Amino acid sequence: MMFETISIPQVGFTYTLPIGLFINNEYVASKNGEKIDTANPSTGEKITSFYAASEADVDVAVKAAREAYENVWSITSAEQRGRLLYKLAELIERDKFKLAALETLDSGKPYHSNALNDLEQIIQLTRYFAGSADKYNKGETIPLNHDKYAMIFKVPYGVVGQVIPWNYPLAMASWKIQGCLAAGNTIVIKPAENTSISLLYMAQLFVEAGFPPGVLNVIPGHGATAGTALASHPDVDKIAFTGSTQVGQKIMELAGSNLKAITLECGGKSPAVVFADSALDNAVEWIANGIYYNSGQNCTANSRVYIQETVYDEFISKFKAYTHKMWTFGDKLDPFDKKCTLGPVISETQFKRILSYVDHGRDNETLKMETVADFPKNSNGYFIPPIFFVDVPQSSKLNKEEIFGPVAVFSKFKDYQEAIKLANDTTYGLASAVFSENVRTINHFIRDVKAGTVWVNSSNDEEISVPFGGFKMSGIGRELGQSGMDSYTQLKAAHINLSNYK
Ligand SMILES: NC(=O)C1=CN([C@@H]2O[C@H](COP(=O)(O)OP(=O)(O)OC[C@H]3O[C@@H](n4cnc5c(N)ncnc54)[C@H](O)[C@@H]3O)[C@@H](O)[C@H]2O)C=CC1
Ligand code: BAL
Repeated sequence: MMFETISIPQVGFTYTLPIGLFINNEYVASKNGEKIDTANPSTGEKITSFYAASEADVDVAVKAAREAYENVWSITSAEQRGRLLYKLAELIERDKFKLAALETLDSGKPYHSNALNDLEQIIQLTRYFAGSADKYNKGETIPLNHDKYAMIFKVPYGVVGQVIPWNYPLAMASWKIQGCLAAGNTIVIKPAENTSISLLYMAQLFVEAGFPPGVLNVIPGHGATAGTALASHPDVDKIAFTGSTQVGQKIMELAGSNLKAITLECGGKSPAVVFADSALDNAVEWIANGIYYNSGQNCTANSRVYIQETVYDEFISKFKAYTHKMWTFGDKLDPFDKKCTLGPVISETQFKRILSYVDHGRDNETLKMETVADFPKNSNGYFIPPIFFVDVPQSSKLNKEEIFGPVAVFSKFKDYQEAIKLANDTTYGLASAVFSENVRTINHFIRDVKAGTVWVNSSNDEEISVPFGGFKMSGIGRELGQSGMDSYTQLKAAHINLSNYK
């Protein structure tokens, strides 16, 4: 059976949910019959199980993508690729509530305040890349002399492998799939083990929109088997990954086997720096949202917050009051509850991992910890209240490692020189935020901070038309915007000689 019936009573939806690998526009069982269970993070209860791709299944999916590329997609016009993406955007919009609800069930993200936002972003970016398909600048001509010129083409790679994480299951898939298809590639994508069902469900919309078989293939599976097989496959031309820096490093090694092109979007320890002249209420709101939204499971979460010493106490007291008002499990411990803004974290593994940082900070480093709510009693869900640590020394593990949970870390600084030194004191370089009303301070910070994104008087405020990606160990390459097309094209140069055979 390739479909199961599941219901979400909170929103009144019933689904005929595909549980097979999506290859050549059909759902199929894995060759060895292995399945993965997926659970509801707010209760710990099993939702369903779906087939897990083996190495042999990855091979079948790559062959499907190769045939689709060579025989169909590479001769499909950019305008037609755009039309299909526009149709897809319509279908996603039609089904956005059902898709968002599935995302909430499987990942725990609050339906009203998170999952529906993700869907709005996905619809917007699908239209963006639909439009880009035929508007993207696909080349240039360089006159060399009277008789010679060169034509530079931006051509697709061919077959692209993609490996995505669980914090934004459909959004991370869409950040990768839509631009890649618009640029003319075919895809084999592996979702994360604990959040595969929403993408399997959305794959049906690609069929309905008219995408030919093999253009998009979705192969859920384990990282160590399916992920490794995809990243090392000799017929995959490019691999794009979002997830931990450790796995990013492995993917880079595996990709070396046939010198695949790579895009890596890895971890972060993104600083937010608050100067005394900033609009403090504004800073408090952006920073609390920047660490507690999606329960802190954001690669760009501002988990290090540096505050100028003269406003440090005031900032913390405002932060505490705002967090108390805004960030709540709601009354029912259910992310479908309208009042719920802080859902459970994704899994028991992540729950324990986050708590190990909290325990370490409080017990081993004897740091001062505060929270605005208790851990819920009588729940098997993975709920963690908003937590923050104050007066944290720069040497603390909490200031060095990615926690990936609702845990903020506050430290103070004296002046600009100290602030920028602290902000850059990290192996990561994904994002940063600065709060100030002084144009020179802002200008210096933009120039000096070593990060792929700088938010000025805001934080975690993504725009799909703006390139996104990291410096240092946060990654390689960019997604979104026209960079989201560049990442999926390579340059070909043709030297044209029109001289009289001299
Ligand atoms: N940058 C980001 O957005 C994310 C960062 N993380 C970080 O990673 C930490 C651990 O989370 P994990 O779920 O373990 O992340 P992960 O990096 O292991 O998982 C991300 C994806 O990589 C795949 N994967 C794992 N091992 C692989 C391998 N050897 N070859 C190919 N693919 C492989 C997984 O199946 C999943 O699809 C988190 O606490 C967080 O710090 C996790 C998810 C997203
Ligand atoms: N906010 C989407 C990027 C990420 O956190 O993985």
